[in-house]
Formats: sequence, C-alpha cells, structure tokens
Amino acid sequence: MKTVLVGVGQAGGKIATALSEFDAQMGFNSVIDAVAINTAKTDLSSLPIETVLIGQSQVSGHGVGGDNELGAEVMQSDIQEVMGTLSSKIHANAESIVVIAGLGGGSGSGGAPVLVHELKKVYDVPIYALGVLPGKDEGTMYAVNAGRSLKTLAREADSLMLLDNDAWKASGESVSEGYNAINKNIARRFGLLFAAGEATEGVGESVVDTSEVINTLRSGGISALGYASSPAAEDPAENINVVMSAARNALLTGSSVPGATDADSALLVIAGEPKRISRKGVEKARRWLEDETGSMQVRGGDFPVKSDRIAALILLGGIERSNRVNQFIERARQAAKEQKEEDKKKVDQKSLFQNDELENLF
Ligand SMILES: Nc1nc2c(ncn2[C@@H]2O[C@H](COP(=O)(O)OP(=O)(O)OP(=O)(O)O)[C@@H](O)[C@H]2O)c(=O)[nH]1
Repeated sequence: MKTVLVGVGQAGGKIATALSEFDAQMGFNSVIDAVAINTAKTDLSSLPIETVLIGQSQVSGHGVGGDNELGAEVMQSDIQEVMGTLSSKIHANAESIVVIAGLGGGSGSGGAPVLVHELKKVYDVPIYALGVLPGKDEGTMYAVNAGRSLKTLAREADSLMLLDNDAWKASGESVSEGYNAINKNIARRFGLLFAAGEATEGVGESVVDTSEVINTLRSGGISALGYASSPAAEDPAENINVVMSAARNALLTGSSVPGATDADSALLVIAGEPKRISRKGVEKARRWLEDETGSMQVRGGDFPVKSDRIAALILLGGIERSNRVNQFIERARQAAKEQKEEDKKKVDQKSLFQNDELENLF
C-alpha cells in the first residue's frame, strides 16, 4: 500500500520517521514520503524528514503543554499551510494517507483529528489514523486527552489503527525509557503491513494484495495489528504448527491492543519463504482466527520474504466492541470526571479569598 505518512506532535513525528527509515532499510518502497507537524520547534529540529511548525502566533514554538483543545485550534488556524505542504507529497500513486499521533498529549491528540477531517474533504484515498494510547502509568490528563481524541478520530478516519503504549514495551522499562524500542516495534509491524501487497519476491495466487488490507479496514472504527514469528523448517510439512503458533501468538500476545479479539473483519498475512509455508497450517490458522474473532470476514494471503522464520501479521478491523477498548473508554470517562472535580476544587479554593466575611486588612 503506497502511503504518505504524516506525524503530528512529538510521538507522531518520531514514529513517522521510524516507519520511513524501516521502509527504506527493507527496500519496500511503500512509504512515498513522510512529514512531521508540531507546535514545538525543538521536537521538529531533530527529525530528518520535512517538517511544518504550526501555532507560532499562539505558542511561539513552545508546544501546547498537553492542552489538546489548543492543539486542535492551532491545527485549524494553520490548516492552509499544512495542506499546502502535504499537497506536494501526495501524488497520484498514493493509495492511503496515515496520520500518526500520540493521543495523550496536546499537539498530536488535538491536531490529528482536525487534519484527518480536512484530508478527507480533499483526497479520495482512505485516510487512516495511527493513534498511540498512553500507558497505564501516565496521568489523568493523558487518559482524558486520549479518550476525546480516540472518539473523534474513530469517527473521522477511515480506520483508527490503535496501539497501546504498554503493548510492545520490554518488561521492566518505563514507557519513557522504552520509546525508542516501542517506535522500532511499531515501525517493523506497521511497516510490514504497509508493504504487504508490495511484495517483490515472487507473485502467486496466494500472495496478499493491497486491496485485502484496505477491505479489512473498510468496516471503519478502530483496528489493531498483531505480530509474531517462529523459526521454520525447510519442509513445509513440518511447519503446520509453526504457522499456527505464529498466528496464535500474533493475536493473543503480540497485538497492538492486548486483549482485543472480537472484530468485524480480519486479515491473516503469513510472511516467509513460499516454499516453507504450510498451506494446511494457513487454512487451520484462518479457521482458528474466524472462531477467535467471531468474524466471518477473515481474509488471508502470503507475504513472500527471504527468511528462515515464518511470521504472522493479523489485522483486525472494527474492534470497538472488544473488552480492552471498552475498558480504556471507561478509564478515560473516569479520568474526565476526576479532572472536572479537581477543576471545581480549584475554583472553590479561589472563591475562599473572595469571601466577604473575611475582610481585607486595608
Ligand atoms: N510510542 C511512543 N509514544 C510516545 C512517544 N513520545 C511520546 N509518546 C506518548 O505520546 C503522548 C504524548 O504525546 P506527545 O507526542 O509527546 O505530545 P504532543 O502531541 O507533542 O503535544 P504537546 O507536547 O502537548 O505539545 C504520551 O501518552 C506519551 O506516552 C514516542 O516516541 N513513542
């Protein structure tokens, strides 16, 4: 899927960079170009991709400090400049545009939904969002921001590909220590998804096509991506369980939204050397995926790559009724309530000083 990446905010810019570097390193050529947009000048200066600084008149290049309403406002006021830069990158060969953002902050969380809305008005290709949910150890503000942004992005984008920041970090690392590792994991997994259908190592009837990715995401709403790999034998007859266990691990332990298995649609991509891939294993894994997701729309295909491993990539479309997403929405709702109570307390404390019963000294 030939894609233009647009990172908004700090996390968005870093992830867009990691994805375009992975794509170049692998020689996939599925990333056409990548652009980073932010309100913070210093976050942009270290990025090797084209950048656009927005909100200069409002925040003078210093970021919006987690205020996602302000993030949305500055994106809206500078939208002409942003769309102008993007129009020089989005050529006729683009098959999708992916807007990437951390949902817990201000610039990305607020700016990404506004940008997706504008892009949808202008372009016919699907506009996807790749949104990063804050980790559990991040504060109330992050959860509130992410809840509002998630809701709006799921409405505006053709699909919101969701990633929980706790999903792909190595154990023992705090979220901030692990950003680089997480970004590399995101780049590898989503990079493979974008490249599925761009496969160069041979074409056969079982090879996955870009249209399968687009059709799986067509149900809209929220989507998730799972990935896992296992060492494979040379003889495909020995790889029935290898394919099966890669698929199981991709869904049950390697998902970008852990615990989300109920879905409207699914795509199972098996990556590996064609001569090692067991057809029986693929059929078995597809049937298993139908049972696990409760979806009758399970697509599949191979992604031929030179490797002594077999990997499974599972894309789930329409996961919003799954428990994990509902749990997050509940947490965001609770956090919004706590934030309102906290704000009310501050107002009450301020009004103590305006109390007439307590006279000023002079
Ligand atoms: N995966 C990942 N998440 C990140 C990274 N940097 C920040 N985050 C997460 O993204 C959220 C914060 O978003 P940022 O992108 O830092 O904020 P911003 O959009 O630049 O907004 P402001 O800083 O408020 O202007 C938090 O939930 C962080 O955990 C990163 O490099 N990788």
